[in-house]
Amino acid sequence: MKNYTELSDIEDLQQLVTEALELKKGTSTLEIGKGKTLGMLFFNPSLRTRLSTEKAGKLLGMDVMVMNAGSDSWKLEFEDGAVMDSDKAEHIKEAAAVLSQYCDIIAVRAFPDLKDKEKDEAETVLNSFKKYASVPVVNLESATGHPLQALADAITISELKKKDKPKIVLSWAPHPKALPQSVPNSFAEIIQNLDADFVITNPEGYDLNPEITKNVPVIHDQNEALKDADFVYVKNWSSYDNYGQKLSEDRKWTFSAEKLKLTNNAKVMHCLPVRRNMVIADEVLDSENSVVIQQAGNRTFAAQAVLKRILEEKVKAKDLEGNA
Ligand SMILES: NCCC[C@H](NC(=O)CCC(=O)O)C(=O)O
Ligand SMILES: NC(=O)OP(=O)(O)O
Repeated sequence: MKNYTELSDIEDLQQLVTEALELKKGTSTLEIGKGKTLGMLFFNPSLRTRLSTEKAGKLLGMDVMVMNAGSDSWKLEFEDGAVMDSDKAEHIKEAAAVLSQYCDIIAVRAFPDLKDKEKDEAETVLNSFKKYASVPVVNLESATGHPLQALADAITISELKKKDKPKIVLSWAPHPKALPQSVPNSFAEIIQNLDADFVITNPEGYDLNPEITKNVPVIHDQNEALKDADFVYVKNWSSYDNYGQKLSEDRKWTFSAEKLKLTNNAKVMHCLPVRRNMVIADEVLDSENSVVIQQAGNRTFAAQAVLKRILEEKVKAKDLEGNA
């Protein structure tokens, strides 16, 4: 693995999940990251991604540096050829090249603006780091995807599933703000690579990008979709068609104990942070069915497995260089 910016960077999902579960047993990996530095840049807030990825780096023996790029460093210009007379003091060309001298892996969180679909889909921040950095780049949630979250989700399902082909439902839920499609996009993508009976349910106007959901059935009747579900992944997202808009705050979609009764005693998942009694009701989050804490715990092992792969790839490339 050279970079981990999208799920397609994983060549063998099953093997990576197995490896993450091995790492969860506490298998020592302190040697591989020794003398290597992970640099993490956050253009947006984070609790889990920041701390679980830092922990993962340290479990591999790495040094870890974190910066809130949105507030602590110079504002970055990403436009090629820009006359830099605005509030942006530094170009990504210098910033990425300089950081590449300090870090062996650069990880970046940069949410979408949700104003201009084309601009968000171009993944300017992440792709500029990829273009101008000379070290591997890891996605800590970008404009269109959250691949570290999706890997943790796949690990969690693999730990909890009781049948080879569980029914998994991705269900939209109301939220007071317009949120990215990154988490549901990556979840939809990774589940299509697992053996599952997968359906998505959301109100009209909230269908995700069809290039991502492909042939996954989209059911606009939530109660029908939830029938016999073994896992329900609850998440809000803003409209893709009416790009970035919040079209509804319909509380009938809040995942409640009543909704849970429609399922096959489903395990309930959410990436967190979750707005209680808006997205998921207290009675569900506080029940045995909720696996959100275990899911967040698995973020460490997802990140550890990914960083380990990248470090191994670097060792392999260096060996090849040495033999040439
Ligand atoms: N990384 C996990 C989720 C991050 C983001 N949620 C949020 O911004 C929630 C903020 C709030 O509830 O105010 C999202 O949905 O992509
Ligand atoms: N799930 C997740 O990415 O959480 P944070 O936004 O807190 O990192």
